Amino acid sequence: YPREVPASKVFLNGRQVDTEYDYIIVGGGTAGLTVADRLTEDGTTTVLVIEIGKLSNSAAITTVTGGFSGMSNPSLLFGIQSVPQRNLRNRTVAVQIGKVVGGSSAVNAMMTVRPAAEDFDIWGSFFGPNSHWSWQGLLPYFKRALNFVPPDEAVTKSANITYDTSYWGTTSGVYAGWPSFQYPSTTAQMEAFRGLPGVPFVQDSGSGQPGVYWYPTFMDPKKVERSYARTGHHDQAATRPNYHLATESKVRRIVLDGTKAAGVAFVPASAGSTATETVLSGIGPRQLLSSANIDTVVDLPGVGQNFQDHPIIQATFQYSRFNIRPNPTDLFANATFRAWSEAAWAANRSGPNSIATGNAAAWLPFPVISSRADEIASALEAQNHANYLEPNTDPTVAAGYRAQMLAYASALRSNGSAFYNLVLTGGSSNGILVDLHPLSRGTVNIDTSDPYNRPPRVDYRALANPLDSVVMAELVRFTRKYHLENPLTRDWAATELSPGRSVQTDQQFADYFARTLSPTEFHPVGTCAMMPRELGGVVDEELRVYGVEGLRVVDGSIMSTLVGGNTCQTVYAVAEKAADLIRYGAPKIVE
Ligand SMILES: Cc1cc2nc3c(=O)[nH]c(=O)nc-3n(C[C@H](O)[C@H](O)[C@H](O)COP(=O)(O)OP(=O)(O)OC[C@H]3O[C@@H](n4cnc5c(N)ncnc54)[C@H](O)[C@@H]3O)c2cc1C
Repeated sequence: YPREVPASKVFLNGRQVDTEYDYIIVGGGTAGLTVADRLTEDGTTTVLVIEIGKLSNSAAITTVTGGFSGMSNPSLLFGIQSVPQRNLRNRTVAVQIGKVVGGSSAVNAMMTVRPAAEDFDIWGSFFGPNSHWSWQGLLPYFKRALNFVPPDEAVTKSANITYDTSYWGTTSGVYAGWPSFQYPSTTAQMEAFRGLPGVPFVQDSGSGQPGVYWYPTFMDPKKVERSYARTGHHDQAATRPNYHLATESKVRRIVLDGTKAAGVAFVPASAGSTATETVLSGIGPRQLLSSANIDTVVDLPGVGQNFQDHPIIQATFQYSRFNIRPNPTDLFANATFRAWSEAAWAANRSGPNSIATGNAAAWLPFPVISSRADEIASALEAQNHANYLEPNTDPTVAAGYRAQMLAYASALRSNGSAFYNLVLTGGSSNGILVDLHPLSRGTVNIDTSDPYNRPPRVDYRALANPLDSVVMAELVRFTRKYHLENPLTRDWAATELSPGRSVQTDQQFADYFARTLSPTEFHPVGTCAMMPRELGGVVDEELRVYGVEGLRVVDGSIMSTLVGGNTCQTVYAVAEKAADLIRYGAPKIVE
C-alpha cells in the first residue's frame, strides 16, 4: 500500500552519518542518485547523499496513468513562485521541482526523450573541436543510462510503432518502457504530418535526428509503474554498506577550507530549500555576495546566470469531425470503451490506463516549419546580444551569451536541430506547442534580504530577447498549416480556438504571447553552465567548479544551452558520464 516512510532524519539502515566520506552528494535527485549508485558499485567507495525531501512510496509517484499525478501533489514539490515576469504582464509562475528522494524524476511527466545530436555538439563547440562533450561522447552514456524494453508486438504492429534497439542499452535499473495500448488516432495524427512538405520521419527517438517519432515512457513495463532515480539507482545502492542517504536534511552551504571543498553544513529540513548552495558558500558573483553580506571566496560571475527553460505556447485546435475511434474522448463519452479500459487495467494493468502523457510527437527543424529561417538567423547574428541581458551583466557572461546566440543562428538554419515540438495525444483537441530553443536568458539568485531562509529569486526573463516571439509566431503559423491547410487533416474539420484567426502579424503574436505564454515546461537548466570561464562558465569539461578544489556540479544546471527535448534522459546521461569522470578522471566507455 502507498505509505510515507516514517520520518527518519537519517536513513542509514539504523546508523548515523559518519564524519568522513569519499564523496558527499548534495541532493538525492535524478543526477545525485545516479552518481551515488555508480560510485558505490565497487563496494568500497563511501558516499553520503543528503536530500531535503522524504523517501516516499506515495502512489502519486508510482502511478503512470495520465502522467500528471506526481506533479499534482504539492507535498512532493518545492513551492517556489517566480518573480513577476515583466514581459508577461507581471504574471508569476510556479517553479516546479521535485522535493523528494528521486528529485524531479519522481514527479515528471515520464516522457523519455533524447534530444538531437547537434544539441550536444553545441556544448562541446564552446571548448573547441576536441571536446569529449558531443553526441558521440554522450551516446554510450545514453545507452548506459536506460534499460530499453520494446513495446509488445501487438501494439507495435497495430500502432505502427518503429524503434531501433541499437540506440539503447539494457543494463540500467531505470527503464524506458511502453504502454500496452495506443489509440489509432495517435498514429493518424503522426501520419498526417506527411501531408506537409519536408517533414522528416525518424525510426527511433534515440537516433539524434529531429522528426516525427515515437518515444518511450520512464516506466517499469512489468509493474507498470514509474521508473525513476529512486527505483533505478537508490534501491540497489541501498543494499551496499558504503552508500548512505540522509533524508529530510537541508544542505545550507559547502564548507570551504581556503578554496578547497572540505565538507557540507546541513540541518534538518524545515522550510523550502534555496537550491543556491554555491552562492551561499561564497562562490558566485561578487556584487551579489557582498549585497548579502557574504564574503566572496571565488568570484564566479556565471553562477545563477544563463537560466533557461522551454516556453509553452497555447495553440488550441478542436476537431468537429474526428472519426478515428477509439480516441481519448471515448474514455469519457463511450461507456462501453470505458468499461473495457477499466477491466483491462484491473486484469493486468494493460489498456489505455497504461499510457502516461503519450508516446508520439513532432520535433521539427526550423527550416522545415518556416521559410523565414535565414531571415531570423541573420537578425539573431546582427543583434547586440548584451542588450537583452540584465543591465550590468558581467562581460564574460555576455560573451558566453553571444557565443550561444551565434550557435543558435546556425541551428535555426539547420535540419539537424529541432525548434518545434507538438505532442500528439490522439485527442480531438490539441493545444500544447513548445519552443525548444528559447533565446532569452534569465537568472536564479539568492534573495539578498534573507539568503538562508528565503527561496531564491527565479526570473525567467521570458521574451527578453524579442526574436523569441518572432520564432514562436512561426511555430504557431506552422501548426495552423498542419490543422487547417493539410489534405490529411482536412476531414477532421479543425477550428482554431487559440490564438484565434485575428492574430496574424508578428506584433499581434507578441501581444498574445505576453498574455498566455508559460515560460516553463519544468526544464530549468543553465545556471552552472559548462563553458570556458572567459565565457561566463561555472564548471569546466570535467564538471569541476572553476577556482574550487574538490567540488563538481552534476545536474541539469550544467547544460550551457538547453537541449531541444525534455531534459530527464539527458540528465541521466550527463550523470553517468560524470560518474566516469569522477571514478577514472576521463570518460571511460564500457560498451
Ligand atoms: C513537473 C515536472 C515535469 C517534467 N516532465 C518531464 C518529462 O516528462 N520528461 C523529461 O525528460 N523531463 C521532465 N522534467 C524534467 C526532468 O525531470 C528534470 O530535468 C530532471 O529530473 C532534473 O534532474 P536534476 O538531477 O538536475 O534535479 P532533480 O532531479 O530535481 O534533483 C535535485 C534534488 O536536490 C534536492 N535538493 C535541492 N536543494 C537541496 C538542499 N539544499 N539540500 C538537500 N537537497 C536539496 C531536491 O529535493 C532534489 O531531490 C520534468 C520536471 C518536472 C519538475
